[in-house]
Amino acid sequence: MSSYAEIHLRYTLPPCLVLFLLSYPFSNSRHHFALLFLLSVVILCTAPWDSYVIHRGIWAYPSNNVMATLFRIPVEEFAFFVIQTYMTTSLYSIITKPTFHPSLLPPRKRRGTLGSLLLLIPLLPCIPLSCTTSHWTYTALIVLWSAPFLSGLWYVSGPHLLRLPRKDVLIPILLPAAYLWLVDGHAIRSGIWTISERTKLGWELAPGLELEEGLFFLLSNTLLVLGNIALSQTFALADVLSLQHPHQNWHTDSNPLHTLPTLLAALLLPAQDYPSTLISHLSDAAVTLREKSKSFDLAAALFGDRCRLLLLSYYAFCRATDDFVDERQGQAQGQGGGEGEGGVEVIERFLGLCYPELRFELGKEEGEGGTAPAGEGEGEGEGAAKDYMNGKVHDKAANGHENGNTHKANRPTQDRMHSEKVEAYILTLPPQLQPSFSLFYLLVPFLPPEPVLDLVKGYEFDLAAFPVAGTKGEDVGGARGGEGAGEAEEERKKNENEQWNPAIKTEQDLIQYCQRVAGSVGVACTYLFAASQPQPQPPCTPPTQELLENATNMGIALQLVNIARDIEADARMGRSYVPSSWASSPSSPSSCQADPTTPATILSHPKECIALFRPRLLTLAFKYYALSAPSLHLLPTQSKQGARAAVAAYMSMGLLMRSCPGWPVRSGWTTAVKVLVVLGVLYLPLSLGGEGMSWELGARNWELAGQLGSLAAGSLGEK
Ligand SMILES: CC(C)=CCC/C(C)=C/C=C/C(C)=C/C=C/C(C)=C/C=C/C=C(C)/C=C/C=C(C)/C=C/C1=C(C)CCCC1(C)C
Repeated sequence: MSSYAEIHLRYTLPPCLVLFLLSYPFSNSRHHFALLFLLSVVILCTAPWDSYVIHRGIWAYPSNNVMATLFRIPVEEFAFFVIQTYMTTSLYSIITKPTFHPSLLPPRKRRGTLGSLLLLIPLLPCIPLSCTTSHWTYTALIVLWSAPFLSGLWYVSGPHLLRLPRKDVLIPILLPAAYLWLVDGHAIRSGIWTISERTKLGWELAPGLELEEGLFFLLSNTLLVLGNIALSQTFALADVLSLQHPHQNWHTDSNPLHTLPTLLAALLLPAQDYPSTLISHLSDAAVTLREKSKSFDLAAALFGDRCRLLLLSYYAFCRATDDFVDERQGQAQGQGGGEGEGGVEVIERFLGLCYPELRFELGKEEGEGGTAPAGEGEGEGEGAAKDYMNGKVHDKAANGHENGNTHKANRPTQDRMHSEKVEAYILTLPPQLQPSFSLFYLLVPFLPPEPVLDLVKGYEFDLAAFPVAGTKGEDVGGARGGEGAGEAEEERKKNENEQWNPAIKTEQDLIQYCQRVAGSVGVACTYLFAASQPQPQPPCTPPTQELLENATNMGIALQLVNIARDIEADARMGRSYVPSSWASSPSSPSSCQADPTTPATILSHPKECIALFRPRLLTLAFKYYALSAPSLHLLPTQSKQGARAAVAAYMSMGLLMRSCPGWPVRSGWTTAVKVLVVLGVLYLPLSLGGEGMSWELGARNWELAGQLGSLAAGSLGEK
């Protein structure tokens, strides 16, 4: 006969070890907090009950099988509490890693009142049953123990739970429960513990598995998962609150002793203070990210929770502004003038409001360009908005206290009046901009204006360089518009070719463009990484110059991959980012009589042009990647893995293109590659320790991945 301790050694500890290894690369202080918190609750809630159940003789253990007891409870049983809590909590953290709780919070403060009342009903028959000794006693005691906790947890977390992906709830409940059923059945058959005949129903779910035991492990595991969900939900709420009120100290990562009261405060937040609007903006942003960028959506899971929140907000801003600028240009071209103000001006005005110190700079630039300056302009159109802008300028002229030291991150607190103004201004903007602009405004304390202005310059460049791009909408419509369009289309393309006036003439032009639209995003991300370090409040330590430079290079590398991927798609929108100086390359194929860098030629000879330029663009991309990859290790812990994963998922596309002539391959397949790459970043290099080592390994992995890619693409028969 084996002992109770052997059950642990043989059956319960090995899965814990596996879960430990799987969750190790991303376990953080929150996971440790959840574990410690739940362990304390589990022991406090279960030990008295267990002791009482043993006292009533409902279950028993041969005393020679256990090492020691405490309050009649074997120490191995205490170990069991710890083990089950560890197993379920770490499985929960692995399964729910991709889930972003802040965007799934209930939109309004809601409690699961009905559910929690229903969960109390089973208590009515069970209270009397538990006092007497019958076949129902054990069942009744289990219900009596679990129902109040279940009810309370449902009250707190039911509405949030219902918004989570099913698998996040079911897998961590059912998988450990099923495993423990097997272990329990085995232990009972081996006589390690016994369930008294007098107080059990005697119904076996499976040979050796008593109904009561099955019920117990199911319910205890459900409690653990509900407890974990309640914690995730409360942490997420605190994160959202700390974004909304950076000076109210909602931070939960700095000091564990501070975490408990902060979570309690978030849980008890009055309904009118609940950040409903922010949550709905975040949900929108999360949906957009999922739809628009697989690479970043996958990698997002590896960032610390707070970092993920900041990055998602910035992503939403970049996405919305990019789309908006295109859309406005389309309107302006389509309707001869459109709605007056161009997309870029709308964004610049808003930035002028976010960063008052920019007002004069922007005004000057716009004045030169002939458009009404954001500041002192005469009140034509958008009256309310202009008033706010003007008001702010006068304020500033009056006290001027915000001058100086403004081009750093960590700007001073935005006072409430200012943020009310900005919120009111945002409401005057086109509705598709409002959510992401509100999110952006919350980032202003952490983000200097330069990278954002660079981004806007990139948009401006696109507009100036590709005026025909405004036909984007028409293009799609025209293509769908039926056969008659064919000839007109040809004609248009010819015109286009003649009109083509390359804005990107040299490689340097290309790099400058990439620096503006993507390098600047890298820089902005670096500031947001710095802002997501655990610390009570802004200001935070700004990133080093070296980091900023390499962030720029990384952005350039990723954008070059983008451009290499989209050569044909861009041409369809009348755009080409291939430097015109590349046209005279000696390897120009004879079929490309015309300038192969123009959209028209790319469209008429896509294969040749892609074969000509894609490798060259990718070589350039990998050059910039190699330059900046080593400094990924300089990033703060909260963001290192996420940044590495995002970059790797993106660059893996570059490798695939380099090695599969059949690109584009099916999107399901590229997603699978990205998932593998992200998993590789998470699990492979870390296991080797030494950072230099892991990068060498990384480089070899790239080659391997590329070869695997070409093999697989070949076997899929996609040319
Ligand atoms: C932090 C703040 C302010 C807010 C945050 C949000 C919030 C409110 C969170 C609240 C979380 C709560 C309240 C979580 C509660 C979780 C519980 C009660 C888990 C019980 C698990 C019980 C467990 C694992 C029991 C295990 C028992 C075992 C293994 C017993 C096994 C057994 C053996 C071996 C022999 C046969 C008998 C028996 C079945 C008893």
